[in-house]
Amino acid sequence: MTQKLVHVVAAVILNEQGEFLLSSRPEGKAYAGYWEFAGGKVETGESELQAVQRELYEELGLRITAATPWLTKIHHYEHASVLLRFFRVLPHEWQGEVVCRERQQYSWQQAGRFDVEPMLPANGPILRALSLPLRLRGNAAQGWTGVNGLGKVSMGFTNQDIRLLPINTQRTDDAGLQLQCLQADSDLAACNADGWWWQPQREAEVNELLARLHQGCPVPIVALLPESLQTQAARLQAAGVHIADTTAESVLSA
Ligand SMILES: Nc1nc2c([nH]c(=O)n2[C@H]2C[C@H](O)[C@@H](COP(=O)(O)OP(=O)(O)OP(=O)(O)O)O2)c(=O)[nH]1
Repeated sequence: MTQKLVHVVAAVILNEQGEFLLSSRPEGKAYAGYWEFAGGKVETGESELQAVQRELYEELGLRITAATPWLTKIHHYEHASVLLRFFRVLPHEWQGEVVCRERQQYSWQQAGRFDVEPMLPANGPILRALSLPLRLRGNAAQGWTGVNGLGKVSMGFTNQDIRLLPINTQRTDDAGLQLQCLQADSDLAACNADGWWWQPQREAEVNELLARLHQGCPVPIVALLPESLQTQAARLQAAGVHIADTTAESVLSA
């Protein structure tokens, strides 16, 4: 039997320093005192963006002008099964001073250096994903570098770290979502613990990925863009895809 999923949105609010905002769950809610990204259930007749805007105003007094869908996760709690849609909100996409309207606490956190706990159980992979720079440079032999909230970081992935993506799995959990998202080009997709790596060859594949991202993906997608597709970088980044600029041989060629 398919369990009904509660549709939830949550906002990853970023500031100019590259930090993101966490708040604690107020008394009276399941997992009271646990830390989360502000958000809540999408109400009937509301779009996801409207739900993000309403929740952020209700909970923290912030006005959201735009938000980009990023990762999607399914999590089964004892109180409910939730479909969590995380949105990235860039520094110029929100206004206001944080006000804790539900007597919760808030904290600006750096990717890779968290000092609040406990965290809602579904959020671990999301926090790890925040450490992955939006733009990576390098190649399979020398590894990858990029900038995140902690400054310049070196990822050091080699061909051995990156596994090819399995296909044809009929699953409705997170792995199922990932596969659904990338099935069409699965021979070109690869993965490691930090995200799905994907190597488009043609613009049509970029379009396909963008269409599939609407269905949601629970880990970041890193697109390895060949020279001929560099013009697609901005579109992909606007959709929350991380971009890796290859400077030498392909990561997937070994
Ligand atoms: N807001 C939020 N909810 C999360 C996150 N991670 C996570 O697993 N959840 C779960 C916890 C809850 O089961 C569900 C959100 O429901 P909620 O009860 O907070 O929603 P709400 O604010 O609309 O609450 P209410 O009006 O029904 O009291 O999603 C997160 O980062 N942010």
